[in-house]
Amino acid sequence: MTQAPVNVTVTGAAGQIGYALLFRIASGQLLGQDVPVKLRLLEIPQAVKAAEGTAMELEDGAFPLLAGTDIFDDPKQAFEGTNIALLVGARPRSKGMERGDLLEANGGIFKPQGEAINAGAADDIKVLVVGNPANTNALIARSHAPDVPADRFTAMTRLDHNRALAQLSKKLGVPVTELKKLAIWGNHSATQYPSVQHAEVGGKSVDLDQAWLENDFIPTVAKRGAAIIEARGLSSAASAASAAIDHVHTWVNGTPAGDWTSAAVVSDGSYGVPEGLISSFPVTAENGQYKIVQGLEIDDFSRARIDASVAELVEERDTVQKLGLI
Ligand SMILES: NC(=O)c1ccc[n+]([C@@H]2O[C@H](COP(=O)([O-])OP(=O)(O)OC[C@H]3O[C@@H](n4cnc5c(N)ncnc54)[C@H](O)[C@@H]3O)[C@@H](O)[C@H]2O)c1
Ligand SMILES: O=C(O)C[C@H](O)C(=O)O
Repeated sequence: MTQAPVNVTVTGAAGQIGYALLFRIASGQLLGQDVPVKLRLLEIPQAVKAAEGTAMELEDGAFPLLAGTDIFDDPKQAFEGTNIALLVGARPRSKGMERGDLLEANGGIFKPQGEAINAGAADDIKVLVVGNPANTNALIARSHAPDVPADRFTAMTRLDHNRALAQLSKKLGVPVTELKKLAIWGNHSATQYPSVQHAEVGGKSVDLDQAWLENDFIPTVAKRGAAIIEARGLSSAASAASAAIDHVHTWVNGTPAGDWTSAAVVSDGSYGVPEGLISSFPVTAENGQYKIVQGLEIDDFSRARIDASVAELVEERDTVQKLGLI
């Protein structure tokens, strides 16, 4: 190992996504087989002991690329000098909690984390927010990190993108590698719009039955998170960790020529999405930067679906604004 280790901070490290994510990072799947990593785990004080157990298991993995694991319960320390921040820990919705309560509780987590990133992260910091409501949590964190360029804050819709790929692959009986140019637009919620308007199969455009799209494909992808909770009794974890690995790996290494992926990034006003909202778009990655794919024609059906999901993001933004969180 000649290269200095890349510092990767993972919040919510003792949770179920953390457990599925950390070993894949340590094995080199996040950044590559030639990149050593140093893990910095952030947990709440009550969960530090469990994080220590995970750190013991990481040690027992004898991963050649793992240069060390440190555990913190203070965001300022956890984000000091960090290059990649995976914000997974969040406050889940509990019984009787309204949406506003959830946003407020998460504000208490993502505001100090944004401030800590602003104060101490490395200049090349890249942030992925996984903890729900991911788009608006990312908005909160970003608004408390004014010195960090806006394009470093992203939220995860790669899981939705992967779910869309899997559903279309099953429907058409082709491997996922044959599918290109699917896109998730809007919020990581049931209002999201998984679009096949520009999709290609084996290099050709696809003609899919509109009824199947509206009654099957879109609701299956958009409500998959709820279906996993119903089946497992817990929310998706391994697939979410896998998507987080994909999101960062693509961000750092780029998208293949002739294809794109989906990520929630800070809007520059493209496609009528209000500037500053963190919304999912089709994106390419090049030279360590995600860029919104420009110039796509948007048909009326897609327009209405995108607008509906973006309206929900606007509502969430207005709520956190009223609460003084941004
Ligand atoms: N964007 C997506 O596609 C997607 C997919 C699946 C799950 N999620 C979300 O990811 C989040 C984590 O899921 P999980 O299954 O790992 O949950 P979990 O409850 O198993 O773990 C969450 C962990 O976060 C920790 N935590 C809470 N507050 C914290 C803070 N202030 N700092 C550091 N750690 C803190 C908790 O102690 C816990 O260990 C949830 O919000 C879930 O809804 C998002
Ligand atoms: O935790 C959830 O509500 C669901 C999760 O965001 C998912 O998409 O699986």
